[in-house]
Amino acid sequence: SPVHHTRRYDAQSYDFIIVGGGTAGLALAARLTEDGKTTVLVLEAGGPPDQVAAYKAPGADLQVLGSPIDWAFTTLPQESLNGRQLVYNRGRCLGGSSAINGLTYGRGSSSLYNLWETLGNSGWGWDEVLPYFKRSTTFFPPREEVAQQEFDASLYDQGPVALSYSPYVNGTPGSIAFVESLSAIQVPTVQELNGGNNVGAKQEPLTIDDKYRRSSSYDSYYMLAKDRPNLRVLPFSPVQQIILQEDAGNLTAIGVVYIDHPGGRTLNVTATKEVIMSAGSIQTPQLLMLSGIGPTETLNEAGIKVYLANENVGQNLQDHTYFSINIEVDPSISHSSLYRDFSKLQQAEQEYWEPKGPLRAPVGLSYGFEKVPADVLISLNATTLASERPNQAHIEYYYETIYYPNIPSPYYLRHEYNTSYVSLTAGLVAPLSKGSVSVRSNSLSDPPDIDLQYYTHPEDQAVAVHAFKNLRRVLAEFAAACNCTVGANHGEVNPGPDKVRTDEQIMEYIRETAVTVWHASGTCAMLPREKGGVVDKRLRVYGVEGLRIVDASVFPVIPDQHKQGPVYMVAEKAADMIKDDWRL
Ligand SMILES: Cc1cc2nc3c(=O)[nH]c(=O)nc-3n(C[C@H](O)[C@H](O)[C@H](O)COP(=O)(O)OP(=O)(O)OC[C@H]3O[C@@H](n4cnc5c(N)ncnc54)[C@H](O)[C@@H]3O)c2cc1C
Repeated sequence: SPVHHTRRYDAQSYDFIIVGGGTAGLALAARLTEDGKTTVLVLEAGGPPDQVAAYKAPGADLQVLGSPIDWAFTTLPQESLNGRQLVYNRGRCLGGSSAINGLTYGRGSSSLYNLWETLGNSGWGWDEVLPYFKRSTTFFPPREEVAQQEFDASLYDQGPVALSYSPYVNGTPGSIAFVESLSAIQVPTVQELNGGNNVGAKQEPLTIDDKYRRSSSYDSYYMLAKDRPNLRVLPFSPVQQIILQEDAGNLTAIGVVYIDHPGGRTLNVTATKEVIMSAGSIQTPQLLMLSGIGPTETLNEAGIKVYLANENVGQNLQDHTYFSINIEVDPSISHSSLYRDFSKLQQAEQEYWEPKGPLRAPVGLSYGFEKVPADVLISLNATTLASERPNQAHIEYYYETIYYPNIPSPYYLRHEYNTSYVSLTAGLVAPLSKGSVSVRSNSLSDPPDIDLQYYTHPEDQAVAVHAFKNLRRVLAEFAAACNCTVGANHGEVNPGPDKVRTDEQIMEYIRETAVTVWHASGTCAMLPREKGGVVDKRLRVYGVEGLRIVDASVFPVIPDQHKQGPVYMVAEKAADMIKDDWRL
């Protein structure tokens, strides 16, 4: 594996230690070591992602879940989901969640970032973050076998992360029909979603290179930087805690404790400038708490010495959640057969890598973002709405080429082995419900408590019911446009056209079947401390010198888009701020 070719830099201390070699961690490490001088150590709990070969194949994205490169956490039982516990997947490898995600690339509404700015974060408005979105990405125009798709070349630069369109997407009549059918709910087809207007429908770009293979932060930023003598990346090296030094009332992060590989020894390593947490929205707050930074009561109960009380650590968990209706379709437009028998991948890999083969595309294909009419936002709490709702999308509709989610539920009665399905899906992308992440003991070996609290805010329920009704409108249009559904009632097999008609029934169906989009954000929010903050606008942890957070946990409000784009943007901007602060 390329990891083992990394040149050894055997210093006992480094300028910067980055905890977590995931999406943000590797991007930041690559930028900080560009000068050839600044020394950076990245400690990553997992190994290289290519220990699971299928991670490179976009169409195998769901197969990677539950493999050794996935933490596969389980949430606490969720009352708002009728007591269900969800599997909460997270990348456990170099590349982190960018190595196991659904590859969709988006940025979100300009108004969302302008809201970040108004919440106390000058420098984070759309005009200031757009250059960092550009700097992280290169767009490969679709090749000739791909139907022409519009994109605005000025929105992408020569950045490490590769973006393109999948040929399978463009060759799939179902995907095209889906985008067109969203006009039935007044979501118009648009040419570009990444320029600040995030309302409309199109086939979104994917993080794939010009050979249609996954471009994670491992494949992009890490591959650029791996041979630099001033970068050291240690896989299989979980960090246990941050070492904090107390001196005359001041607290400084001076290093970390980690378990080395393959020795299994507990070692200390020190940072002369900063420790930077990039362990993601679930594990960054977990590690802060294990190190004594967090809510006093939680730390006391877990038997952890309180170095710095901050009730906001682990709070403000915002996430996207979705639900689907399942449609029986002609096998030619579905991934069902591939997912039924994944051994086909080994038997006929060549066939699946054909230009139009299904392994070239993830199961989530095209997307539409709706800003819901004002009367749906029932204004239960005018103050919350005024401050938290920018002019942005509320619902994302997407099209999946399988029966999904495939979870035990009284509603999911029919999933026949030899039948082909697609799913029409709606997700909430501007949720008001908030959950939390916490620790249950003082040990890293106990997984964190993840409490999602989906749909607990009444307005999220109203938006969800509206979205479900729209899915059926879209289905009618879709069935007419693609001429691919099988059987009566536009092919709807779940929940079934005669069931789930009233608002109460719809909400119950959602409670039984909704799952996560894995977009956990905001658990160490960039906000003024008295407004729920853990880091300031330069991502420095309040009350501790030499400690920054650079990952999705700093988002003060979750973007109305998929999350890897905003994470790369944060990492790029953080790199500039850190270089600036240290005059590097
Ligand atoms: C299944 C799935 C599908 C998704 N689909 C999409 C999609 O289609 N499009 C999109 O834009 N976004 C998607 N996302 C979300 C997106 O990938 C994540 O939000 C983003 O990658 C998070 O980046 P991060 O840097 O905050 O954390 P991560 O990339 O998760 O990185 C955290 C890293 O820290 C490491 N770590 C954790 N604890 C420790 C420790 N104690 N010591 C050392 N290392 C540690 C982890 O192993 C990991 O490598 C998806 C996520 C998942 C899980």
